[in-house]
Amino acid sequence: MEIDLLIAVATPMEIDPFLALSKVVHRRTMPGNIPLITACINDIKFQVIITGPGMVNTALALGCYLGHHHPPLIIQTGIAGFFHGKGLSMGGVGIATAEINIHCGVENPEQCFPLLPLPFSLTGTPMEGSDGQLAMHPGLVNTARMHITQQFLSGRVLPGINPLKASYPRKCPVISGPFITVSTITASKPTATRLSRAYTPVMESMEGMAAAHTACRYDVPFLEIRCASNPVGVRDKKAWDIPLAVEGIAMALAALFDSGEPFWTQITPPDPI
Ligand SMILES: O=C(O)c1cccc(C(=O)CC[C@H]2O[C@@H](n3cnc4c(=O)[nH]cnc43)[C@H](O)[C@@H]2O)c1
Repeated sequence: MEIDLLIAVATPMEIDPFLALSKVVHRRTMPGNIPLITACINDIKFQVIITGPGMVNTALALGCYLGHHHPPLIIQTGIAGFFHGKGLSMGGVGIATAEINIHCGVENPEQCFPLLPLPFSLTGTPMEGSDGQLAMHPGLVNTARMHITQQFLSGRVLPGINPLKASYPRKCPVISGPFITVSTITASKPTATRLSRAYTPVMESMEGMAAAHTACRYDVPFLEIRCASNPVGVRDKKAWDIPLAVEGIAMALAALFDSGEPFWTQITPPDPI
């Protein structure tokens, strides 16, 4: 079956509310014990790959998949920590304009972050800057943000199966900006402040850069769209709201596919430099 896009997510609970809005047609497990779900919402046909958490699991799962398939788009989604002062709040939607692996580089004896750049390219693609950051396609990012924002502002009833007839959240922020990827979740105010100064990120996750890196090696258009489950900083589980964030992921994806048209097929890829 030809699909319109692949959705990559670390754990099932992050995508279950969106699958509840969709029609699931098939579930199987790929070699490596990687779940793959085939589903549709409106006229959009998609697959969901459950990669497992972290960069290694993500690159492994997407590498296995992309060895056999070439989807028109990959969306990496899930919950994430948000940085204060960038317009996001709990439950808000972030879209990555750049992907940064904060652990990859050469130690700077003067300061922890940012690391000094490596003297070679890791991806060998024009998306990668001299600082190792991967730039996302601005046309894709802006169109996705516009689609989600417009649907949210409309406050209309969500599409799909939606037995509760839930509506889009009118006041939910949708913000684009750089995303950082970490192997160690930030759990102190000084580290959050240092990261914020070094990269001006809007969100922190554990998978984004690995998914973006793999997508760009296979020349597949890529978007990372996440929903804020917690502020980045002191680890206070009382300040986390995972159910709010996974509902937000479902609403953002439903808003993106509401028109029934895969808008990403209309956007030309950037010219190689
Ligand atoms: O400690 C717990 O009880 C607990 C329960 C559920 C989830 C967690 C996580 O640590 C989730 C990590 C997971 O979600 C993404 N994520 C969410 N917030 C952040 C963050 O502030 N910094 C980095 N990653 C975050 C991440 O992509 C992982 O997949 C703990």
